[in-house]
Amino acid sequence: MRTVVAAVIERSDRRLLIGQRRRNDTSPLKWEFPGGKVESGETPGQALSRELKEELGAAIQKCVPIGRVVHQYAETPEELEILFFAAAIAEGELIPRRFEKIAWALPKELGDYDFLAANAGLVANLATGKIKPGEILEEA
Ligand SMILES: Nc1nc2c([nH]c(=O)n2[C@@H]2O[C@H](COP(=O)(O)OP(=O)(O)OP(=O)(O)O)[C@@H](O)[C@H]2O)c(=O)[nH]1
Repeated sequence: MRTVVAAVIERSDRRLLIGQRRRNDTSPLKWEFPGGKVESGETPGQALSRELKEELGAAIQKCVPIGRVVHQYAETPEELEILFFAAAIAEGELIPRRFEKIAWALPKELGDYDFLAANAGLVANLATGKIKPGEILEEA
């Protein structure tokens, strides 16, 4: 099973950072949270920091686990374990290097985006306010 890490980043206006996969990626044009596969020798936290730097030029300051999903996509042989984190990043411009585009969406707007299938449960919990990443980070 391959482990993937992904970050839910909340801005001061409560909007969440989401990214759209490129048209030539697997699951083209689907929306996801920034992140990627954990490489050998890395902890999940290290992988999250590396991915956020690579994908957006963002520096993670803090992260707290908020969910875990095991999912198998029909088009890939590997089963995925996806670890979701609430994350805070240092202020600064984000440079989307690996996404078709990025967006800052209000939790209640998340249903308007075509997310990867494995994200359905988390997206529902964010949209209904059951999981509040900003509060979780503050309390941690
Ligand atoms: N970054 C990210 N990946 C996710 C999320 N949800 C989810 O199912 N995934 C899956 O986790 C994997 C992340 O891989 P990746 O981003 O490092 O690499 P990739 O697209 O090159 O991988 P792939 O081409 O093998 O699918 C993808 O298969 C993606 O579909 C999510 O919210 N964020």
